[in-house]
Amino acid sequence: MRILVVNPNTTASMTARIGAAARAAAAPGTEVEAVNPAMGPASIEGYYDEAFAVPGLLEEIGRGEATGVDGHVIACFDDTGLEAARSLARAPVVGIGEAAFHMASLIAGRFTVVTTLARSVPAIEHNLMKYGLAARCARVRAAEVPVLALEDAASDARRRIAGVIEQAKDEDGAEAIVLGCAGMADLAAALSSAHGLPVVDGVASAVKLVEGLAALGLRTSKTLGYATPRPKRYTGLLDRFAPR
Ligand SMILES: O=C(O)C[C@H]1NC(=O)NC1=O
Repeated sequence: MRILVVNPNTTASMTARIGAAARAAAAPGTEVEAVNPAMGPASIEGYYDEAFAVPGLLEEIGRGEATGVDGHVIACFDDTGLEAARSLARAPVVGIGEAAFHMASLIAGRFTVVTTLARSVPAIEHNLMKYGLAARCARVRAAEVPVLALEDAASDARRRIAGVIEQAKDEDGAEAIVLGCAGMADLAAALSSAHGLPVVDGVASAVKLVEGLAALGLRTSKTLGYATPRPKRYTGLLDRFAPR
């Protein structure tokens, strides 16, 4: 089985860490290819970055489809471009946010999401409502850690995340923690051990869900919302993205 993991931002070191986390979760027979677009934002922190990450993301999804991958993971916690990617793909496409929310819901009554910056919180709250899982989320908290600080071993990111986890336990009644950034993927096991509750990483969750979907032969439905885009002209810089 081959799974494409796309980091929609353009920071290669983050893509490498995401790929390592994905491979650590993958089953022995699963090959993981981790990529990021050549164009777009270095990190995604809010709606504006998210918008400009989508074209590059979709280009990578299209390449994966052309090589016949068995499934795709969108490795950005906002689930950047998820619906558009599903419209382009026939293989299943799973976002790490949606995956983590579902996995946390299977092991805990209520969970708290710990993400990077406060500006990223509303998009995550919107996704929880869109997915019908808002009732299971006690709160979405920000550790006030820029995404790329997670790439800097000298930053206080880990300490900040740990402090917010303790707040979530004390104040939210959180029975599990969901890590709200792909760049936190390699922290899940250590944080779970240090804080004494399940800590869910979306990268690993999405890999296992794609493996399951592919094993069951479940592919993206093309009947309505995710129907293949109708051929039409796109003008200017976006010409190459026009549905043919
Ligand atoms: O929204 C966030 O802060 C997290 C999100 N941004 C990013 O570049 N990769 C992510 O997982």
